[in-house]
Amino acid sequence: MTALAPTDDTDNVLELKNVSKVFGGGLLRRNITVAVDDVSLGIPRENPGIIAVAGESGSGKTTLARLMLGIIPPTEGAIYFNGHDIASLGRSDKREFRREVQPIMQDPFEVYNPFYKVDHVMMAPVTNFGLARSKSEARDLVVESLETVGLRHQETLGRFPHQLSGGQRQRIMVARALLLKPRVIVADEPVSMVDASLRATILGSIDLLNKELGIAVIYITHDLTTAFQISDNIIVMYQGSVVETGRVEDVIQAPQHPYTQLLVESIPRPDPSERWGSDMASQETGGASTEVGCRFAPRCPYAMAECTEEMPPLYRIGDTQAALCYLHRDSSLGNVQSISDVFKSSV
Ligand SMILES: Nc1ncnc2c1ncn2[C@@H]1O[C@H](COP(=O)(O)OP(=O)(O)OP(=O)(O)O)[C@@H](O)[C@H]1O
Repeated sequence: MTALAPTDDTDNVLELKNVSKVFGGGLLRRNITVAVDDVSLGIPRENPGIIAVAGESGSGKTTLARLMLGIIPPTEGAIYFNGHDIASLGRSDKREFRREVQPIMQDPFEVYNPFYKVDHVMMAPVTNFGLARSKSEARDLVVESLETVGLRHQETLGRFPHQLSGGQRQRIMVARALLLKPRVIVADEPVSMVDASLRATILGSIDLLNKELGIAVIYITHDLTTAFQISDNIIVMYQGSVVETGRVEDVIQAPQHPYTQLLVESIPRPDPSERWGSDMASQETGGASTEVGCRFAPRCPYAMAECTEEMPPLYRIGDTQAALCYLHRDSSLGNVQSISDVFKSSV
């Protein structure tokens, strides 16, 4: 049993408790950005499903991803893997955590030396983590994981990154993550660099990791259409706050926060008679966010006096949805403490 075996007091593989990340400040406390504001979330070990994190540029999605991956520490709150606070892990446990929680990044090959062949990119984790006892066992492992994501080793091994298509490169990253058999994958905009025809294949590979192998997937995107396609639950962020959360069908088909409504309205529709919305960023109506109260208030068509005075709580709306908005103040269902309280089970 490893030191990171689950503790008795939790069913979550990854848990965030009141996590905030603040950038800037310094002695003069100027130019402070609250990139992630008080997020609590539990991802269950059993049937973890796929969780989408959506929001426009600057909403805090990548910061949340980096916190979950242990790349940056929270300013407040704590993050637990199998019940262990990742801030207090020793060197070898931290290494184990890094193996268990794997990233799939936007432009993966940017981080690799272009003179390394695919073989090197795939073999490095096998060697670093001692996953095979011989060279032939290592090669078998690599070939198997390439095939799992629909890549033929004859067409990928022996090549340089630039000799592959964007879609192939991205799938190599999925295969690489798969080699390590992680418990959690954090995929940050994994399909933003590829064209529509490849998007489905890559999302299919990610879906497979979740459904066949039980790996928890955090799918970070600015695109609600793909979020709807592959995720079970969704978190919508706006300027660091989680403004709406819940079962993806509920949140996208009946959005309850004015910001989510704006996002949903901006999804392009295949009906030529309907005016196409543009992307989310162009929907911005400007206006600085308030330092206290709801960050969306300056843009909100329903803003009331209290919206700029105090941040609303996450009001529960039904079993599988919650919104951070005073419009739902009369909800008799109360507030949710952890975002995942309104997640639907993925089974
Ligand atoms: N290292 C940093 N130092 C200072 N500010 C930062 C840093 N990283 C992020 N920020 C700020 O935190 C906020 C959230 O950034 P983040 O990258 O998490 O957003 P995002 O939703 O992932 O955006 P995008 O979709 O453009 O990647 C932004 O205002 C950003 O400028």
